[in-house]
Amino acid sequence: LRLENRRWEKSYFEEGRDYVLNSWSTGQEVDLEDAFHFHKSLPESKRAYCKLRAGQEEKRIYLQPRAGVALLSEHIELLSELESKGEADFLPTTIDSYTRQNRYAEAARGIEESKAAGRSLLNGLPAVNYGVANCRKIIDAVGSPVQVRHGTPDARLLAEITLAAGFTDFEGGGISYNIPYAKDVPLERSLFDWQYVDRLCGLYAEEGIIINREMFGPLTGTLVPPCISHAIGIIEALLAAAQGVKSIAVGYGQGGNLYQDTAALRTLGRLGRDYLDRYGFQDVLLTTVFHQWMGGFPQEESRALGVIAWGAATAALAGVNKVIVKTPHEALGIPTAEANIAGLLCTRQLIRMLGEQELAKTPYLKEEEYMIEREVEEIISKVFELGEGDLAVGTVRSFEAGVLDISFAPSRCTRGSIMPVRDKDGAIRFLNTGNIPFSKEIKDFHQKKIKERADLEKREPGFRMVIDDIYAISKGRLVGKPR
Ligand SMILES: CCC[C@H]1O[C@@H](n2cnc3c(N)ncnc32)[C@H](O)[C@@H]1O
Repeated sequence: LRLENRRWEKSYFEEGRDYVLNSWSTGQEVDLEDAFHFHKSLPESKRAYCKLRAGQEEKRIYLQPRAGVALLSEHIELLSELESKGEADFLPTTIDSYTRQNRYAEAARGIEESKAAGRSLLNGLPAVNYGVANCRKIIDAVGSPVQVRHGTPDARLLAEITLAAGFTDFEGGGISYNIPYAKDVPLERSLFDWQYVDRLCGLYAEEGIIINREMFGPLTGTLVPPCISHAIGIIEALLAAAQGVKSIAVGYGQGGNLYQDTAALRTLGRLGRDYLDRYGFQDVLLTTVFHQWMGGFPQEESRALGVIAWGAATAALAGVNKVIVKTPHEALGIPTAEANIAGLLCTRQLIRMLGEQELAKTPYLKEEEYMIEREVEEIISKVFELGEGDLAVGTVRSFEAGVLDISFAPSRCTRGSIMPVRDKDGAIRFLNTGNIPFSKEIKDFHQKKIKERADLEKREPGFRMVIDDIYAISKGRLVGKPR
């Protein structure tokens, strides 16, 4: 397999398509001409790209939950409730874990067992097993755009089926849906398979049907430094734009410190736009997505709602195009419709109450923005250098060298040499920068910030501090202080 960051010829795309469509029986339902026809019948209110573009112009902050259950009728009922009672602006369809691993036979068994049990025994909708006609029922039943959310290293068939069914938004990427979600999938493989997905979106775009592609910024959801999330989101955005994608959303997972998260969201929008323009993609719509806290949650629902409210407040004060909302069942498991609605309405209340307020540009905020921009620039320039100009090749070599690195990930593709820890204000810093070739200025900044906390807590910075931070929020605080 020859990985190269160059738009696939349509003939090259067609070469691999039979294999993909034959990998499960429902693949035979996919007919692109019919798919284009169905998309053209959709009103603008059901097209993610149109709604995102309008929202960006009107400076709206959209809300979207996660949701997915095994049985189609229950899934449709759930999405309808999230739209009507939860006031969701965008609807999800979270795909189950078997489907994410291309294990469709087991997903099929999950459907049968769920029918027998009278409740969902899968952690999402097995969309590949249902196929195009069935999934179209979802799109016909609701009034908002529906997005596919999953964690699939090889999402080629899932994309073919759900896009043909009328989904107008597809999350994921060759890095962000491999490293946090798989152990042994080579990066070349997932980057290549996601070029297929992006080239398919490019074929839709050539018909005037613009599918939005959202990059999964939070990664492992465990103390991810903003520059890591940003660098990977921007790389996935550039690789997608190269295949003809015309609408891209880059995501970021809440860290918990208001100034750092605000700096992260504001630099994400600026850097994303700057890199897309620098590489000739001025015609690509870019929006930003904020994920409410992705780490461990408190068990009690009232405390969980406090975490959700903090994520909502941060989004409102920082400014972002869309918020992915958590639920008070986060520490328990798959949320009920009621819990999902509670998270949405709690978030909506904060967004509305803070609508007239914005965070002042303090020197602290400016410094956070400066550091993130410098860190991202230093990482991405090294990735291009290692790839001798080819971003896809550079990405693979950068993970091998540790220039790109993600801690706490299951994947063998990443070294896991970097180590994050919070500073005294709760901002996420690098305890260890691994093989990331940051300048001395950057490294010194992180060391200084961590030393301030170590002095305050009268203990050495180290792994004990990291563990304390990982459990802190579920124990009711942000910084994992020793007592
Ligand atoms: C990024 C994935 C982690 C988040 O995704 C939520 N999540 C996973 N699967 C479902 C589902 N089937 N319905 C509602 N939320 C779901 C988890 O709770 C967590 O917050």
